[in-house]
Amino acid sequence: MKNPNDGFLRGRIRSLKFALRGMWLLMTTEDSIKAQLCIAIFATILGFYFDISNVEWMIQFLAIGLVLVAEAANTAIEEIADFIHPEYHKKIGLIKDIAAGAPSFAAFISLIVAGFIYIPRINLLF
Ligand SMILES: Nc1ncnc2c1ncn2[C@@H]1O[C@H](COP(=O)(O)OP(=O)(O)OP(=O)(O)O)[C@@H](O)[C@H]1O
Repeated sequence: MKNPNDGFLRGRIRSLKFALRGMWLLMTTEDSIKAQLCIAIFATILGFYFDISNVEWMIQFLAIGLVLVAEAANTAIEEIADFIHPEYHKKIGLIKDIAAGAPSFAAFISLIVAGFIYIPRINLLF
């Protein structure tokens, strides 16, 4: 929450602290984020192994970022849904299913990106 006594810079630094805390919470408590981070580390190792180009690194990191952002948004929506209606409700189920669609889209697109980058290189190995 905004503190009215904070100036611009102090307010930005306070927000950054909360945002970093959010990232830390996601990385340490959310299994889906942990799994995506493991995949991101694996993709980074693959990138070094196959010596991908600068543009490919940029696209790969954008794809990783897209998945992490979508997972984080999905987690936030799930938390809100559980908070406002912890009991079973058809609408909550629908909201959660739709929210889960976001990381699924991102993961699907990232798989296509990975295919473009690595399939030609893996083919060269055989
Ligand atoms: N309160 C609820 N009412 C109705 N359906 C629910 C409810 N909670 C969960 N569901 C259904 O169960 C599915 C999984 O919900 P859950 O909150 O366990 O998400 P998850 O994706 O399994 O969690 P995580 O991201 O932590 O792995 C939802 O997509 C929804 O279809």
